[in-house]
Amino acid sequence: MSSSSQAENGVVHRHRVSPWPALSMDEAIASIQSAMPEGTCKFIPATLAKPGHVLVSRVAARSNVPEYHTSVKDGYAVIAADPSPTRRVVGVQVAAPTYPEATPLQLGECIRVCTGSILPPGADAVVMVENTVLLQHNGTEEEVIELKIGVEKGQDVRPPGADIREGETLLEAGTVLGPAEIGLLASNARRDVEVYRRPRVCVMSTGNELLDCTMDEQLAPGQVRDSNRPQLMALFQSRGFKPIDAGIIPDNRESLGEGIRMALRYSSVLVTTGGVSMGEKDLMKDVLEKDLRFKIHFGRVWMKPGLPATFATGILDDIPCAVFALPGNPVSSFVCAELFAVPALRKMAGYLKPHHTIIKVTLTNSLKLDARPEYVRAILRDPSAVSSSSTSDNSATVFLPSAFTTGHQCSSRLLSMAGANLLLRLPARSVDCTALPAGTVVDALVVGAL
Ligand SMILES: Nc1nc2c(c(=O)[nH]1)N[C@H]1C(S)=C(S)[C@@H](COP(=O)(O)OP(=O)(O)OC[C@H]3O[C@@H](n4cnc5c(N)ncnc54)[C@H](O)[C@@H]3O)O[C@H]1N2
Ligand code: MOO
Repeated sequence: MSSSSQAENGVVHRHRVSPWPALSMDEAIASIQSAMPEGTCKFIPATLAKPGHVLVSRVAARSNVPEYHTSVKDGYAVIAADPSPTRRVVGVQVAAPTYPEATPLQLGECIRVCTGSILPPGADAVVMVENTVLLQHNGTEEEVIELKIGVEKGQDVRPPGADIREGETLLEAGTVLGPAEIGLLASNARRDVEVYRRPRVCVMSTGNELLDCTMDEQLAPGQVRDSNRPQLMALFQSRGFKPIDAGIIPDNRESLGEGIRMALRYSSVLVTTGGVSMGEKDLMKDVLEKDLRFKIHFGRVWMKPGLPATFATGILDDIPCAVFALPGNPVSSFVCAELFAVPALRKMAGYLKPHHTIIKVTLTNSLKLDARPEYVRAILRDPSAVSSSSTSDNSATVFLPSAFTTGHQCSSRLLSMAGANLLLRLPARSVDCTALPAGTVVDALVVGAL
């Protein structure tokens, strides 16, 4: 795809119809997934593995867990077949393996053990302390106990490999590490582990009208506080990526070209906002295509919000780079970053399933459909709140959570994003269907904690 220059010879020469065909969402996502630069990998000490790291290859257990027959309870190690109801306490075996050198346990004897103690030789069962009576002691040490219950061989004993067998798969390639997986690595004496690097992503706002949000001053007429940059930095941070602030760049070709080049030195992925539509200062597509010689894979997507969303790739300093040039409207930039950039970064980070979880929800109010498929912000206020709706099979009724939309869905109204944990995926309007009534079941992408 290519376009002729939009604003290089004065506003009279600008396009009056966008030269960019609007791709479907599916086409846009497929084009991103095939054109994104590959993720890179590294070995890290297992102790430095963080939630969100993805394993490059399968991790197998290096040893059995537990390695020995181990007590599951605090009590006494005994011989199960021993018919005697009383036992002489002939020693103690705490967690450290002090006993194995000793002579094997004999009939009529027991050894005091703790949870996790290695079973002494000869013992094959454990009786927990609650199931015994102390019959004799010397003032400090227990001497004879009585068992209140019968004993079965193997009772309250974990044999070697009961939890994990040597060689067994602990974690598959592509596993996204979380607390449990990090615990598993630690429990299995992993010194290092190969993971995908979590990608860095530069975030840049563009626009002459923008004022850095840290400036306390009054806005001059026409000025706008830059909310896109902090919002997208926070989005990427919250998704486990490393955002880098690439600042605010004014709307002129030289500054944009230089700003993009500079940002891409810090990261091979850049997300910009603003300057991608039909205005005379909307230079981003031109700068990417003509000045930086990037390939624009799409310059519009048939979706709402986010119609002018743009995706380009190119090579700078021999490094493959990708630019998501997103619309300036605050909601559009947020929704597009979530739908396009987050899955792309997840793929670079090694995720086998980079896309959002999709659930079925019922609408709590009727919604008018737009000419474009729309991503409506909504809140699953209380996952236990259910409404019934019938499936195509009338004999079955399913109960689904209800979605509450966040008010007016204008793409400049950031309040429509606040608190939203769902993006409802509404179809485009058709002749037969111009609105969805309350109670309709729709697909929703999960974008926040439920
Ligand atoms: N003639 C047409 N006009 C527009 C079309 C169209 O197809 N034809 N598309 C509309 C749609 S849809 C969108 S979305 C916007 C996107 O335009 P741009 O990406 O060029 O964005 P800007 O014009 O730079 O800004 C739009 C709006 O957002 C405010 N903004 C920009 N950056 C920030 C920021 N960092 N923080 C807060 N607010 C920001 C900016 O001030 C504008 O109000 O185009 C429509 N127009
Ligand atoms: O697509 Mo724009 O994001 O409708 O406002």
